[in-house]
Amino acid sequence: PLPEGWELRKSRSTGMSYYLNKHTKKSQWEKPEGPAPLFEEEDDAGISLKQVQCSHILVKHAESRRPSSWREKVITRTKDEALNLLNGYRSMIVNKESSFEMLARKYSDCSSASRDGDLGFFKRGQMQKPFEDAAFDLEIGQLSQIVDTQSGVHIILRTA
Ligand SMILES: N=C(N)NCCC[C@H](NC(=O)[C@@H]1CCC/C1=C/[C@H](COP(=O)(O)O)NC=O)C(N)=O
Repeated sequence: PLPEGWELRKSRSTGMSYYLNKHTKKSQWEKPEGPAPLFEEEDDAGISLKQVQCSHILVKHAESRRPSSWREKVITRTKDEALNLLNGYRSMIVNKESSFEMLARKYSDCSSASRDGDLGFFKRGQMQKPFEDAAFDLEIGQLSQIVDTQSGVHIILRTA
């Protein structure tokens, strides 16, 4: 049986098992050895040290803070066009017509495109707030709705 406070869960996208701490709602891939901690580790400022790993697909537009990317030297599409493109990608992923990774690699306006959209692990305080809030609300394997930041519009997949 699992140590006290842990729950076995299945990742929605990969079907892999992961473990949810029922007290802190924190999840992890590793099988827990001991009882689930009651509180999140925090830094001295009381900011949670919880980390998540996410991938994203970013579609930039003319109002982006840096309207340029590896794909296009000068990005001129409107925000509406960017939203239409991204909605299309999101539908293809949800309908399993295409994979998140393939679409990120091909279409994301972020340098992370070369890593299938992977941004690695990050804590609160690193990404722009709307992105951070959406990312930390996701369960492992879950795909976000469309998120709007100064960079452009994104969909986020939480992977760890
Ligand atoms: N810790 C990691 N892996 N890298 C540092 C990220 C810095 C952070 N970046 C963002 O918030 C945007 C939105 C989410 C991802 C992201 C990626 C941006 C998007 O492209 P840009 O608007 O910059 O041209 N490209 C890289 O930074 C920030 N505080 O500006």
